[in-house]
Amino acid sequence: MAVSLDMAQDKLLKTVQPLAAEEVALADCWRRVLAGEIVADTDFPPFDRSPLDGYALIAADVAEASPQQPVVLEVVDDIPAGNVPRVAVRPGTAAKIMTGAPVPEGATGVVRREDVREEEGRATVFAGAGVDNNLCRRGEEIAAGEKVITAGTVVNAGVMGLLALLGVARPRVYKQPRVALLATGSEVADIEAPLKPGAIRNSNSYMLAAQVRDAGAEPVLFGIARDEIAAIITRLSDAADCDLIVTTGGVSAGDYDLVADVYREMGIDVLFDRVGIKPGMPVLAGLKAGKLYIGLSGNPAAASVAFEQIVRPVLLKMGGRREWWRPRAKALLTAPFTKPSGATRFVWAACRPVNGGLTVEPLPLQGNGMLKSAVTANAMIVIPAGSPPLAAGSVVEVCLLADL
Ligand SMILES: Nc1nc2c(c(=O)[nH]1)N[C@H]1C(S)=C(S)[C@@H](COP(=O)(O)OP(=O)(O)OC[C@H]3O[C@@H](n4cnc5c(N)ncnc54)[C@H](O)[C@@H]3O)O[C@H]1N2
Ligand code: MOO
Ligand SMILES: [Mg+2]
Repeated sequence: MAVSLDMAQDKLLKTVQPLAAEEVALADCWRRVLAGEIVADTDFPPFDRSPLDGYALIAADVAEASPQQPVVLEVVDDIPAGNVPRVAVRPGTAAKIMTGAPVPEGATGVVRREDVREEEGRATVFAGAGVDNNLCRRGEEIAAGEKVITAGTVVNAGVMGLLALLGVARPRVYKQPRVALLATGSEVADIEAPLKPGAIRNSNSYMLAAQVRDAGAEPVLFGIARDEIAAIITRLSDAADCDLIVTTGGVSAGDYDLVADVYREMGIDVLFDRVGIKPGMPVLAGLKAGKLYIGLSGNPAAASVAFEQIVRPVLLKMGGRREWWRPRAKALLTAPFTKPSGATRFVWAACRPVNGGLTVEPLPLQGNGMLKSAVTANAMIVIPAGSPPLAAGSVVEVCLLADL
């Protein structure tokens, strides 16, 4: 059954749910997805602290202090960061304090040490301290009990820091989908073997492994199966404990395109076998015992585009993300694009910010068996089915793949 891209995405997303959660050491959590809300168990900062190296004092004592009219205070304590104050500050006294140290009871301000001269237990203060201006208050950023990070958040550097600050040493994150990658094709050769006549190196498995990782999942390479039903079934059976099974090749009309026969023999129910996109039209999606099998085209560009548009959202959902779609934007075409298409066409492109807007250049060499343009592409132009030839300067929709 042939389906539109929307329908294909919808059908697949309906069949999957986020995987279970697991606890993972924080250092290994970068780019993982939080499975639960993070609630602060303490205030942050955990105590009133000094933002300066200087003297904690009563701001009113030094309100009039200036280089001409300094105020002299008795120094009653010395508080390095990590220590706790031993005495309270009272009128006429100050405590030497370092950045990050707890502010003593009674103090209402800190004067930086550049504005103070200390001699024999006495501090001569040459400047005032705005009340509270130079104290960091307990809980001013985070209050105990506050919901700080929502479930579904992807752990970036900021989240890593915040979790560490809150003492969440082993956050609960969604398990990463394990994705079996099997290349099919009697002509497909291992990349380490000498290339025989008629053979083609297995680029698909490596390309897709990177796309799998980029979707927050873990690729498991199952090598290459010849175009023989039994050989493919054997490899797919080995892959049965993976969360999603992706094959490439053997899904079109050829005598040796056998993946549909494999699905039949294995009792995998076909959801659809073609999607209205170019490249990437042949996609054999099937379901058996709740597990998705996806047969992508053997043509590298076709496999890559179909993966981006159809498989990636599924992996993001399984990995616990709440957002599955690449950002889209409008951009000005810098060169004409005239290739007609009866299906939605995706064109690898270079998108650039220019004068507050975006321009997009279709990259050369975009055959369905080609890959070179994917090296520099940071976007794909999305050309609707039946579009007329597009002149340079036309406004087109782009799907952004990377930072611009
Ligand atoms: N009569 C028809 N022929 C074809 C049709 C069609 O509708 N009718 N569709 C064409 C389209 S569109 C595509 S896309 C391809 C899909 O081909 P398959 O999925 O059956 O893939 P294969 O035939 O096995 O291989 C196609 C091509 O890709 C190369 N290949 C295969 N695996 C790899 C790999 N792991 N790494 C690199 N390259 C690989 C293979 O050598 C072939 O050149 O079918 C059209 N034909
Ligand atoms: O649709 Mo094929 O998938 O042209 O490359
Ligand atoms: Mg074929």
